[in-house]
Amino acid sequence: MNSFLFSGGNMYDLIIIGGGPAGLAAGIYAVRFGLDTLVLEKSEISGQISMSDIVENYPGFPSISGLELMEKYRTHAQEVGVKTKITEVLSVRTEGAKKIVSTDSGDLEAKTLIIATGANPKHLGVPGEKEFISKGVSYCAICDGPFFKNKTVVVVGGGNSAVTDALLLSKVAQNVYLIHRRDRLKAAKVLQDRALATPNIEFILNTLVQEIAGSREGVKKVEKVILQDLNSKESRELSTNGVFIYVGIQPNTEFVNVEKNNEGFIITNRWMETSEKGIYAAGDCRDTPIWQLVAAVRDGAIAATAANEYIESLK
Ligand SMILES: Cc1cc2nc3c(=O)[nH]c(=O)nc-3n(C[C@H](O)[C@H](O)[C@H](O)COP(=O)(O)OP(=O)(O)OC[C@H]3O[C@@H](n4cnc5c(N)ncnc54)[C@H](O)[C@@H]3O)c2cc1C
Repeated sequence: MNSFLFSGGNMYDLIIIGGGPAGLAAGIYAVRFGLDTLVLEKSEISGQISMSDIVENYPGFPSISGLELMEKYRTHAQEVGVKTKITEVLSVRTEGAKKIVSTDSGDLEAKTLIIATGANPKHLGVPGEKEFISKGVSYCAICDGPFFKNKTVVVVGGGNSAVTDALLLSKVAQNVYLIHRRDRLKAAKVLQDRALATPNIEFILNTLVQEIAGSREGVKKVEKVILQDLNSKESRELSTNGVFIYVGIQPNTEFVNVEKNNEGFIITNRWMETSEKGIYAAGDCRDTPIWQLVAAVRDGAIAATAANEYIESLK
């Protein structure tokens, strides 16, 4: 288990909930401010980037696997003295000047909190999807689009994210198929018009993706999707190298009662302050325009700086 140096007992200066890039960046900054800091993580200190085979857009690392990058974050945090504990946070509340964090292994206290619990893309839930994640299945065109240069990709979904990323992919891939189960898209008209006017984007509407399939021998990779026409009920195969899925994204924020947007992302100001004094949010769990590593670590650094200022103001 990836837990290092947990002391327990006293009230911490800062508890960070979530041990991904945002949480660890916040931890590194906080310890350097001299704050007694604990990171709580429900599964493994690493965050979702560990699922990625290869990252090519993180400055300083032209090409690195997600696992290797997280190992570097983890070692760095450990070396500067960030404490961690593997436990799931169930709720948080304010009692006077204290923040109480209830976990599946008991209550902990801190002067201030940073929520860095990330968000997870919703899955289509079809056979082959999980098996081919990072082997052709992706939820992020900014991250993985360049791997599909001159190839064929399928984009699943009908909202703004699906159409925006279909447009992005159309600049790299040879063919982009935009597949949606309804007869019209939900995306803004301006985006739809742009996609319609793009010669290498083809719309396939009223259609379900039933399965993602590919080679399992040697190098595992996506080769096709099985589609069902919802009018005729007939199924057919479509050859593709990639499947980009945009059926929603779910932030891990249910346990905290602060102001959120309609989709549950935490609203902050530029200092990462939430609507509750002394509680900050950083990374993918907050209302942010991009879900990326560089954005998450930036947020973490700002949140730790603001948390330090808050603690100073209590003295
Ligand atoms: C397959 C894949 C490929 C990607 N590729 C790239 C890329 O190439 N470039 C790029 O910039 N970005 C990429 N991303 C996006 C990047 O991983 C995220 O933007 C980044 O991880 C966000 O960091 P975070 O710390 O905000 O959240 P996360 O990494 O999601 O970390 C949040 C952590 O909080 C923990 N947690 C959640 N709820 C609780 C709770 N109640 N109690 C305790 N712990 C909790 C989770 O277990 C998790 O470890 C990719 C993502 C995926 C899935």
